[in-house]
Amino acid sequence: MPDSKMDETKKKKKKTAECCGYPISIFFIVVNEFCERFSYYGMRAVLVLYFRYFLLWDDDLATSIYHAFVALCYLTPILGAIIADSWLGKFKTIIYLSIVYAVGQVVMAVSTIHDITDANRDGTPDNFTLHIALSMLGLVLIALGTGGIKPCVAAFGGDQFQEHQSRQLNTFFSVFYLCINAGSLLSTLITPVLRAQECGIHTQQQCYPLAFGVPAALMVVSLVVFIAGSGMYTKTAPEGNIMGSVCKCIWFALNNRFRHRSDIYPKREHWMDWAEEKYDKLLIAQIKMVLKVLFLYIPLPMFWTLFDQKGSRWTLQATTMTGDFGGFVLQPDQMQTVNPILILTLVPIMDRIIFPLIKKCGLNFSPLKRMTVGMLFAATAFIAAALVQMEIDKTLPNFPSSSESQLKVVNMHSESLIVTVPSQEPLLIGSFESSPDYITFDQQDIRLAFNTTPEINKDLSLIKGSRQTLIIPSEPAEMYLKEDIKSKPKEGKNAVRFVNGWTAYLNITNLESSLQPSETSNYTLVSQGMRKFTLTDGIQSCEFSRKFGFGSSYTFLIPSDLFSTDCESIKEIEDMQPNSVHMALQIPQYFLITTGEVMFSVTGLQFSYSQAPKNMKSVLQAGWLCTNAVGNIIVLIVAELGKLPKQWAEYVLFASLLVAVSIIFSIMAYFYTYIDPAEIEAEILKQQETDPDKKKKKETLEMEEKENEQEIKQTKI
Ligand SMILES: C[C@H](N)C(=O)N[C@@H](CC(=O)O)C(=O)O
Repeated sequence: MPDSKMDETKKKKKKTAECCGYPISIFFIVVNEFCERFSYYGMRAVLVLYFRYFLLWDDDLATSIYHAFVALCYLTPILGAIIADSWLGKFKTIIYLSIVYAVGQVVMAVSTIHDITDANRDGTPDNFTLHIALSMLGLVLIALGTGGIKPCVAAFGGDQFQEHQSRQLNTFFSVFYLCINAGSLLSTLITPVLRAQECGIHTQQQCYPLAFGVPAALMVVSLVVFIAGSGMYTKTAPEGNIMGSVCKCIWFALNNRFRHRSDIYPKREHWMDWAEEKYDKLLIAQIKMVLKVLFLYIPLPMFWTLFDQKGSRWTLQATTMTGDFGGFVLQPDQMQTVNPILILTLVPIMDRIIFPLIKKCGLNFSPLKRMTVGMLFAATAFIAAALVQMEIDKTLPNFPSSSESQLKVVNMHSESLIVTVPSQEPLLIGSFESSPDYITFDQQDIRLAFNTTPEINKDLSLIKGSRQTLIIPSEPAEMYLKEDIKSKPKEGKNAVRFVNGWTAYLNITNLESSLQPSETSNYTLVSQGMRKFTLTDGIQSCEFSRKFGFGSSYTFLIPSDLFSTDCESIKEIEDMQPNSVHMALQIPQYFLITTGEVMFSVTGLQFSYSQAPKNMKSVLQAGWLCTNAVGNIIVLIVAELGKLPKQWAEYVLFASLLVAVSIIFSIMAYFYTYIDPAEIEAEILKQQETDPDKKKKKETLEMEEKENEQEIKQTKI
């Protein structure tokens, strides 16, 4: 840093106001972070549902775009760091990119207003292209904004501390992490509730504009709070095109090394030392520090690969469990809030009790050791998830394999029937009853015989890998096949359908269209709890209520005496049992992964700041965040490649991979020497005062800096 700029920074540092040993300015930074994370996680909480139910994308597309968006949010920090360190400085970068971010959130919120294109007022948008284009534009701006400011905010917070405040600096990173999680917790609880409201100008629909609008408003608040603290911040000036100088220096070192590859040239301690002919020792030393840390980051994405599956695989796992906690009911996607809740309790416990205790025992629990232990905790969390999965598997129905077919027979005829099925004992099925369970066949073409008069022989061609029901109506000769669901209903909901044994058409609550006599409806999904259905034929009506658990499937048989029994004669056939393994069993895996997160992520954040030279703090924060992006990309690839046949085996595979990676990381960490970048920089500057070559190299560097500044000016023009 040129001396004049350094003096400027020092002057500003002296003026910093303090409260309880902390710079007051960090208050604005942590509140800003809280609002920003509320905005980010709130929007993320409803994003997949918006893709799925507003844009009507299928599950695969919705999840792929979701993970691609998250990956982009963790790739853009590099851009933000380059802009901050080389051009605008952290303060201005945070302000400008926050504006981009807030605009993105507003565009996203606007894209969710169905009324803007709903000319025929049927409650669905008429021009999906416009909504998709707006939402994609919004998401790109959000990714640019959230990712761009992410490495700058943490590093900017760190910059507010002076040398004598190193203890407070460490606490700051923990408090910073607490704010992230407080924001995440509140928004993950609130935005789904906002979405569930109904709103609209012409028709009332799920209120996505409110669910995306509130995060947008929070982002504006975040920006205002940050600007409000403006007069109190320590603002370090940008260093010129530092990334340009770094790249040129590395390129020169590689080239120079290659040109001097012959044995006649004496070896140098480090390959970067081959840049010494042209570049300043300080710059070379700073690049060495950064490269050493970046090298150490190589194995880290594996941690995030496991961590990020909380939102996907673990939520899917929760949909096959029951969330009835007696006093309250937890929905599968709400299980994720356990993570920020645990963070809010575990960070203070670790900081105030566990780490000091370990220190008191004389153990050196260095940052890299903590990170390794954090990885092992995450691996154990996946073993816990595998054990839970094995319990769930025991309760899951026996779904057909890809070569099998399954069949159930429902008798709506007024008399009992004897059905002869290939390689089975004949089945006696009472009137308004079904065969006890699905019968599994290895072949698809089967012949059934019925003891009706005259006897009926029916040739069926079943679908491979499917579950079907053969419905025998009051006129058995008109029997037909209906396809059933062959996996647990989505989101822990319950799938229900009706077979109409009444003599006229029926309208039933929740069904898309009226049900003709002898017809079987398609499935409709209903949530857990007490659900009421009204059945009417236009003249008479009756109501039928039932309490549902999670993940069940029923076929309701409507008899011919429906209205005379006030709906009480409706008979239910349980096609799939409700989930019976409790979601509380997921708490140990959440506890383990969150303990891992505290040890790995909070420490990694501090480590990235402390080991970075002063002019590359944001760059190293961005490198750290990049490990998260790569982790998300791995999740995307794994999801695309498909799963192992058994989910528990996939969990064990991931756990084993992380154990292997943490062993590699611990070996790398063993050879890492912790440094104090400021001390090294001061030492080199001192040495350079006495170095005869110094003047020449300084001149070269200054010339390059001027060239770079010239380039920047030209780019601005
Ligand atoms: C909500 C998570 N527990 C969390 O703290 N996330 C951090 C780290 C990360 O995922 O990048 C954050 O959102 O900054």
